[in-house]
Amino acid sequence: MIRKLTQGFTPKHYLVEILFGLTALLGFYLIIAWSSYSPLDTTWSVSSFQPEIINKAGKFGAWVIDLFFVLFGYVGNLLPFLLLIAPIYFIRTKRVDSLTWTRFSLRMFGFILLVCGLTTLAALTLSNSNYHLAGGVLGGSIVKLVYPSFGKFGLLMSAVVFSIIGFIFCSGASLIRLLMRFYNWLTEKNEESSLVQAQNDEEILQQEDEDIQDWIDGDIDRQQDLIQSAEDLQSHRDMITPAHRGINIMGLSTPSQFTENTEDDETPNPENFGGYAVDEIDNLPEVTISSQNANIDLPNENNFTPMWQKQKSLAENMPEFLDGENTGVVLSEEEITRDLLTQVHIPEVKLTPAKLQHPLTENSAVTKQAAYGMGESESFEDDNMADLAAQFARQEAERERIRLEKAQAMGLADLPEPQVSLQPTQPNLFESDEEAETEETNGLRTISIDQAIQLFGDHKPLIKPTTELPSLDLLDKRTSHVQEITPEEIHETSQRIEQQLRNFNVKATVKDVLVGPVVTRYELELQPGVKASKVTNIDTDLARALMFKSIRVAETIPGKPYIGIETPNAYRQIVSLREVLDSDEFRHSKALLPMALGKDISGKPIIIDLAKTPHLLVAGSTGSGKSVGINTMILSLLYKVKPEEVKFIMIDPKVVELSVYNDIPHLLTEVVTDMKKAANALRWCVDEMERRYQLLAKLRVRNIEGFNERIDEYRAENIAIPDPLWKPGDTLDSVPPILEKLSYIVVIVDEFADLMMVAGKQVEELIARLTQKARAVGIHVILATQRPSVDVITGLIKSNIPSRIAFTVVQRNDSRTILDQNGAEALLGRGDMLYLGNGTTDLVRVHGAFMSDDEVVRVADDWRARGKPNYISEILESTGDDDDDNGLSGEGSEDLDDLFDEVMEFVIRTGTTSASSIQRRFRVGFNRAARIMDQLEEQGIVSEMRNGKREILARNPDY
Ligand SMILES: Nc1ncnc2c1ncn2[C@@H]1O[C@H](COP(=O)(O)OP(=O)(O)OP(=O)(O)O)[C@@H](O)[C@H]1O
Repeated sequence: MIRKLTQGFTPKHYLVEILFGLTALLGFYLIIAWSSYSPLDTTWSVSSFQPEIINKAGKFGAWVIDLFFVLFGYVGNLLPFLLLIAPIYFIRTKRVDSLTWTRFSLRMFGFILLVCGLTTLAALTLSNSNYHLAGGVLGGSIVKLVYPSFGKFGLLMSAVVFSIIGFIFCSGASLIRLLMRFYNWLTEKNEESSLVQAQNDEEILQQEDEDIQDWIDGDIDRQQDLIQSAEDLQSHRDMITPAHRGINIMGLSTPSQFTENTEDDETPNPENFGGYAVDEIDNLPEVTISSQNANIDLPNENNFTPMWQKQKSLAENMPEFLDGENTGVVLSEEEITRDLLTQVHIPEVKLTPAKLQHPLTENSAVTKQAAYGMGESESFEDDNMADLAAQFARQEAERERIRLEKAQAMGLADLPEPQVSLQPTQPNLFESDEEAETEETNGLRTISIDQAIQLFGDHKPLIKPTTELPSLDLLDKRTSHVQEITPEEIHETSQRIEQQLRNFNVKATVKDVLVGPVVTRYELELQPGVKASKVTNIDTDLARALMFKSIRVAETIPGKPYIGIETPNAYRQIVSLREVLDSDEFRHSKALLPMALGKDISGKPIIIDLAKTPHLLVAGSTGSGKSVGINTMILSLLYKVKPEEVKFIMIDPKVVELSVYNDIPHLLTEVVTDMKKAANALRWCVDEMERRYQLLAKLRVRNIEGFNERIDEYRAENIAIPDPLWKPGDTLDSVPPILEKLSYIVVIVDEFADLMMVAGKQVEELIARLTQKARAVGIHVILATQRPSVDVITGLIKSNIPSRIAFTVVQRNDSRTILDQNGAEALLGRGDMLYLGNGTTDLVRVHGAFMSDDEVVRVADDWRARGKPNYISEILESTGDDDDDNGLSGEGSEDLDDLFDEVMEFVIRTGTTSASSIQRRFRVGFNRAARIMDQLEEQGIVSEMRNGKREILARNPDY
């Protein structure tokens, strides 16, 4: 017998059993680790700042369980149990004996198949959390690999099939046999339970019959009663429904019912009901109610049981509603009756909207109380309201005082209170009849707009400043908060970024972190062979996984072999214009036309030179901060460059954006709001460009800087150069005017799309000509648009404007239209921009400087106080080049300019034949003047050009 038992126990057998036993032990250990798993422990995928390990199975257990979760997602939960159960099963069923390498491999293969199938199913069907994939790295990778070829349905089917095949292989069970067993088990269970039920019913009925029989046999006198009992019993059994039992359980059966029952002699004693005992209800204690209406007459004191007495248990359960001492409220009997009838008393709580909630204390108890208008919070709120009211009253009084002072200064003493009144009974305050009349007509005090602006606006009388350029005091100081990001937070985010990238199959390590005013940049080193574009392609998934509004991936960081992942800071600093203009970078800038943009992500001021840019395209969706950006650029120039050095032509279809600059001495013409005139202004710029080129050619210099230097040199030698383009007759003077230095001209178009809409092709050509050639003669163009589409920013325009600024845009396409690369769609708005410099493909992320409208007005006022502009009216005049308004009209004169007759008369009368004199006399552009001269030549009025001169051939104006 002993021999037989030990027959099969070979060393191999022992070894396998020991191995299986150890595996089961490991499984048990891992179940402990699994049950005490904490995401706060430092494990394979988590680096926690917490030094102690929470897991009951220690660091190793936590580590292995975490590995399971990362690799297999939810399926990882099963593994510890499998490790325990499978070896035990094998040992117990003695399958160890028949285990060969082939079988073992087959089972392992089946197991792997099963895990692959299950993880794929989990990845497809369960929702992925932010920290790990539902199907783990395994499921995620399978889905990523196979999804493109099979699609969701195919993958789902395959996963199910693989799971089933895997299960059959690894368990060695036949699926059909399993299903059959399951079916049998189900049906057997049902049959068993119905059999048992039937048996029970039968026994109960038998017992009842026996009882009744006993009663019949035992006492003949009580026979009638027993029969009655049996009937009652039957009806009572029918009556005892779950609903009835429910009432009894709750102890809410009405006492009155029992009162009636006890009075009724014929009712059998409940104890006689055998197995159907009914809950006994205790006698109800008297409830004393302090009531204002204690002496209320009850309908019938004898047979009427008051409702509050009937509801004993309810009354006991809710003493606070009955006890006047507790609640401080004395309820009348009627009120109590009403309350009890409704059974549930809902205290009335009035919700008062929480005013003045401090955002930082939003969750604090005080605020919560304030939200309900209760307790301390009321006084808290009241105090705040009182403070605010007092503050408001003080401000109003101060405003009123200033207003009256201004009114007195303007001779409008005794200004009535209020200005706009519903009662038309104002005293006559106006001295002149005219003013009085105005007042009578509408009952309101009428003053001019200028007076109104002066009275209510923030305008002070313009006093000429003593400084050469505006003072920085005109700009508000804004205190910038220091970023409160702890090293732990940075460390934690770095870990999360690395982990999430690993989930997307990108291995990278954070090497450097840069905390800026608005974003933080994590600089990562990619594993060799990994393309940066791989990270760019998953930026939105990464942002979602990392729970950031958006992230931007900088594929290159100049001077570093890393990529950058820029994440928004929890608190966003505002970059004030004053601090940027106050920086050394701006103060000591050598740029000819320095323009501050803001700060880069490391907080360094970014200053660009428009003279080198040389033109700029600014685009971004509405509300992204373009107008503030344009104002920043203009104010930078106004802080650095005098009107002699730079002149502006501002085109503002939105009317309100740039009109604040009207009348500053830098303007060549008032801010253009009419788009037809804007096209004329562009045409004037082209003519001016041509004129300047002629000048440069005459002085044999290549650009405006050379020209101005030459003038300076001549000045230093006390030499004056006469205008080489001047012809006798151009001016009333007999000698040519002295050449002056040329000022730079900056053309700013705030909404370029509107201009394109009015005169698309022409404007496009004019812009193209300017941007191609105007740089050398000091004319620079800044185009802004909120419509970054290809019909506005055309290829022709783009190819000539290499410097671009993109504010946030809605979609990637827009970003590509502006910058020729992605990125602007991931910006955060409110002045967050990407700057693409001339001749580079590297984008610089800049957080735009901010200034309020008031600050802009103050700087513009400062310049208005310094001098008046010298507007050139011909800038806005039509040259007749427009297709729809080309100035050609009249029968037989299709080819002649509108001004032909006048020019002919002028030429014959004065003997002047130079185009520039016609330009000046008739305030037309150079092109138009030259064309009229050509027409005069064609008509035989002047000769062709000989040695730069024309002769007058006809002296008769009627010719
Ligand atoms: N640099 C900045 N810093 C902070 N906030 C800013 C900044 N720039 C703009 N903003 C905020 O964004 C708002 C919108 O800016 P802005 O009016 O310049 O946008 P826009 O692109 O010109 O819009 P639209 O095209 O509709 O005129 C501003 O009122 C301001 O509150």
